[in-house]
Amino acid sequence: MKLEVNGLTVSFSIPGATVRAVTDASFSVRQGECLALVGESGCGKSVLAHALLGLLPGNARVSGQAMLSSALSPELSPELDLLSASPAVLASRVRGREIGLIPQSPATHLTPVRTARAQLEEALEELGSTSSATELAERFGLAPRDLDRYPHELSGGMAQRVANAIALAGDPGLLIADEPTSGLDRPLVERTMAVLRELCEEGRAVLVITHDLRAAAQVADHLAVMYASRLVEVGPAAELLDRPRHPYAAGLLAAQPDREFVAIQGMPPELTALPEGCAFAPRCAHATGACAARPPMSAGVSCHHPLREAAHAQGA
Ligand SMILES: Nc1ncnc2c1ncn2[C@@H]1O[C@H](COP(=O)(O)OP(=O)(O)OP(=O)(O)O)[C@@H](O)[C@H]1O
Ligand code: NI
Repeated sequence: MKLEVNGLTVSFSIPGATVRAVTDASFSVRQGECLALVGESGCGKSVLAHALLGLLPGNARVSGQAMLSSALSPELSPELDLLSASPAVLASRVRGREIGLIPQSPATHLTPVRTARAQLEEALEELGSTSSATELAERFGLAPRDLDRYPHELSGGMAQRVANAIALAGDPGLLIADEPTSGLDRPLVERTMAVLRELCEEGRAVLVITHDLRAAAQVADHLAVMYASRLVEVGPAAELLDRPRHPYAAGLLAAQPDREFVAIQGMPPELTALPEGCAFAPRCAHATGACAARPPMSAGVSCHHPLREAAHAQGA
């Protein structure tokens, strides 16, 4: 399984304006690997994930390529461009089977009138899975008796774990987890990240979207840092967490409670009015005149004055 995304761009038409939610995003995630996508609220992370699954509303315009290839069963699943695949192919072959999605705010995706178990069992049956609901739920630390609750009887954290289990029902080769630990306390965050790591080790590819850099550090091989619709730095997780090169990546790290805990000053730009040049320049202590022009992505960083040189050439 490998997903290779090139130039993914998504905009939404709204009355009187265009929202540029994702601009020219390129990255890849391979089997046995976890990529964490991080960035402030509203920068385009969920839209990026939804674009890959064909889940965007009608006012969205999508361009670029997202090639999915399944190394395990190439005969069943030759290379497929997710962005040009038909809605029918995405529904019947991709969602749930090739790619599992753990949606953000999972409680809103559960049907109110049926128990968590009924919904998980339905997913298992629909996808022809032999796993048991109890087994899947237990993997994420959900007690079997909690599966018999109705959605309104589930805490946010329980609903999160039900959604995590449902995403795995079809044993997908790629799992996209959009904030899979929201509402969970630290031990459950760690457990969830450990499960995601196991899923990688078992040979799946995992794309995890998170605000929680500490959680990302636990699971990710690679990190992609997104700012105002663009990826601004992509690289090996350990390196990026230790020595960020983009000033925004450095600021995001410094804002973590277990680090300096100093927020980045200012606000990100509106996605309806993105500047021509570097979108981070107005908040950047290092900005120069050069930042009025958009910095190209080079060796994993898109900045005219990265904080340090790349330790490795990209692709190494
Ligand atoms: N259907 C839509 N029409 C117009 N704008 C949209 C639509 N869907 C999303 N957006 C906008 O796209 C931008 C990116 O949203 P997205 O949900 O991807 O952010 P995010 O990075 O996932 O943030 P969070 O961390 O808060 O989940 C936001 O400004 C949002 O308002
Ligand atoms: Ni989101």
